[in-house]
Amino acid sequence: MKNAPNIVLVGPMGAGKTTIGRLLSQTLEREFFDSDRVIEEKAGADIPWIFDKEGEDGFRRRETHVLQEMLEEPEQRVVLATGGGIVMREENRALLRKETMVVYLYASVEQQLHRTSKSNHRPLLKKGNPKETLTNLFKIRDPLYRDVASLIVETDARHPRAVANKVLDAIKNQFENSESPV
Ligand SMILES: Nc1ncnc2c1ncn2[C@@H]1O[C@H](COP(=O)(O)OP(=O)(O)OP(=O)(O)O)[C@@H](O)[C@H]1O
Ligand SMILES: O=C(O)C1=C[C@@H](O)[C@@H](O)[C@H](O)C1
Ligand SMILES: [Mg+2]
Repeated sequence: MKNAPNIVLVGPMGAGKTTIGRLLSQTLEREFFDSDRVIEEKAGADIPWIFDKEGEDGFRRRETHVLQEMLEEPEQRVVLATGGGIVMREENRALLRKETMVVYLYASVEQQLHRTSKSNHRPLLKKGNPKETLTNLFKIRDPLYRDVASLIVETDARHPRAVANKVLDAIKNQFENSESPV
């Protein structure tokens, strides 16, 4: 599976991108990055602070910059978990379509709500009714996730390890024939 390209996880808040990304990186022995964390490290501030001071637009500019850096000239192939809104910009979607295996981790709004209810570091869920917000975001974003995805994996009734195994099976099927013999 060494020949597999960069593996990028997309999907809504609470789909499990960070959780599954970590599991994949261990099995594939690749470095794992989470674009949200990379943005925070570069900014020296957390996401709520960036939203507060620079607005969502400022955050999106930072997000595009990080995605370009990670995918355009990677020193090595990586596993990258992205933020839920990565598909909102066409330039990001164009980057994701290039030589990247994009996995859409699908979760229903009910599951998104359940899994995001334990923490309050997501600025978009701090205002208004979280269920309405997640429903509205899902309507806009689900077609965009599908547009960039090479693989869609249902996560609702699956343990994280089982989700990771689905992704690994697909990578194996797609890329094992291009491996050089050991
Ligand atoms: N398949 C799963 N089954 C049950 N719980 C899960 C599953 N995947 C993730 N979780 C749990 O849901 C929560 C959110 O997961 P995680 O942070 O990985 O999501 P995310 O997609 O990275 O969200 P965000 O876009 O906000 O960064 C965590 O508590 C995690 O343990
Ligand atoms: O869905 C979104 O737009 C976001 C999801 C998070 O991962 C962060 O990227 C940020 O909170 C915005
Ligand atoms: Mg995450």
